[in-house]
Amino acid sequence: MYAPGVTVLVPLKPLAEAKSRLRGAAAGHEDLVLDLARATVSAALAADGVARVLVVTRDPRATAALRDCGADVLPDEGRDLNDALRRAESAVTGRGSRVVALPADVPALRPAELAEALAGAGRRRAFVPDAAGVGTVLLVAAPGEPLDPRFGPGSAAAHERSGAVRLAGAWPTLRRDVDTADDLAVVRAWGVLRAESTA
Ligand SMILES: Nc1nc2c(ncn2[C@@H]2O[C@H](COP(=O)(O)OP(=O)(O)OP(=O)(O)O)[C@@H](O)[C@H]2O)c(=O)[nH]1
Ligand SMILES: C=C(OP(=O)(O)O)C(=O)O
Repeated sequence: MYAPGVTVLVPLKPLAEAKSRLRGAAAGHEDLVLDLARATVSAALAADGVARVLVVTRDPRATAALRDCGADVLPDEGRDLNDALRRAESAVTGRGSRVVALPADVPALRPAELAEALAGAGRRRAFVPDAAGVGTVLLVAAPGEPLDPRFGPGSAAAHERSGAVRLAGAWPTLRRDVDTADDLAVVRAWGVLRAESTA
């Protein structure tokens, strides 16, 4: 079992700005972004080994809705994604604590896959690439060590270059982040988000 007490940091841009590549894929863009985040947060909260989900956002509607899902919310004062994660990390870390970062766009996530990935990391700093092998869907800090996030274009390679261990599990629902209309079609075909904003 993964060490208890893991805090999952979930960064989320303001709903109107987030997921710009999905604009037009659903009638209500902000509703869609929020539904992706809700599903992601709910799955993370249900995973073994997760003590807390901390959403990092400055969006008031997302703050209220994700608190209702059971997440804590930290106001985002970062300059960019990695800066937001570093600030959140420094706000929560203390002796024995451990953080991981999960983007707010993995709505198909099965809690067991996240739990397996956390267990697979063991005590190492580790990451899980997205389905294409280019981006990153999970970054796990080593206990007591910095997360050192390198999210952005080509982040899988950047995380590997920075010494994080690439985790090799199949984890199809963890690896399926929703960046494009094609990704959205994949998760809808799996039965995710069907009755919500994507109709
Ligand atoms: N708090 C915070 N979250 C961010 C920031 N930039 C990106 N994110 C979130 O980080 C996650 C991964 O980012 P992307 O997959 O690139 O999502 P995005 O930037 O919303 O989408 P695109 O506009 O299509 O690139 C998403 O949950 C984003 O909302 C930021 O500056 N602050
Ligand atoms: C910011 C990232 O997200 P994506 O590549 O999915 O846009 C990343 O994977 O580092």
